[in-house]
Amino acid sequence: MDKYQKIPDVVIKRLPIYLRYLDQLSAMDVETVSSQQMGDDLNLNPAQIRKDLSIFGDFGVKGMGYRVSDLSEKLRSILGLDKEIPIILVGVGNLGAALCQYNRYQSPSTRIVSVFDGHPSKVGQTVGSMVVKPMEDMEDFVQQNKVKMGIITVPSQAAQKVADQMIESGITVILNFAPTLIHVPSNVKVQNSDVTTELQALSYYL
Ligand SMILES: NC(=O)c1ccc[n+]([C@@H]2O[C@H](COP(=O)([O-])OP(=O)(O)OC[C@H]3O[C@@H](n4cnc5c(N)ncnc54)[C@H](O)[C@@H]3O)[C@@H](O)[C@H]2O)c1
Repeated sequence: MDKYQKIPDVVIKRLPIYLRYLDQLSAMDVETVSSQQMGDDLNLNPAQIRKDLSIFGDFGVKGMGYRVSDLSEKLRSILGLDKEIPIILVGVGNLGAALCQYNRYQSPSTRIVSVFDGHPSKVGQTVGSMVVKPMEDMEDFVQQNKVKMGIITVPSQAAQKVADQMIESGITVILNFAPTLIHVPSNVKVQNSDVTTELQALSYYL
């Protein structure tokens, strides 16, 4: 995986989009697809798609395009989705609970396996198929289950503390839904998901 580590984030972010599209094609029994067709359907530049995919090897067949099954298998392997990735979530409020319930329909490779909350009234409740655990149990759970990915769905003012606790436990990749910047060491990757800033950016097009 080392050789992929210098790939720009923007390229990495497009790979799951390609993968979801290929899964849709596969469900329709489509066997091959050209970069032109991919570009039309995904509203992306075909040359950009070819360039993105060529970073990982040459899987296009001249005059035929890409084999859907080969390309999706390759993308799954590049993204590490060919194995199960256990995820923990901290903050089982409105958003946290919704994500847990949605997660049941997600691919088995990225699955929330345990949820934690700091409020006694939440501990012991069931969300999806999981029982909410107290924060004190997080570190042992993360270490015993070799969990590396965590989701933060606590209020902004608690996000940094929760991130620190996650990192201390062994988490190295964080998806942060709290609308605040969290500071992490250089070996930890954070992705922020902020609906408000997305809406603000979209308002430009009105
Ligand atoms: N609700 C939304 O639609 C939405 C959308 C986008 C982003 N967000 C953001 O997601 C976060 C959660 O939103 P929400 O509406 O679910 O909030 P919420 O108040 O319903 O839930 C927050 C949960 O975090 C827990 N918590 C608080 N401090 C904690 C700590 N130190 N350790 C562990 N658990 C702690 C609380 O007990 C609670 O269960 C917020 O930062 C919010 O801004 C929410």
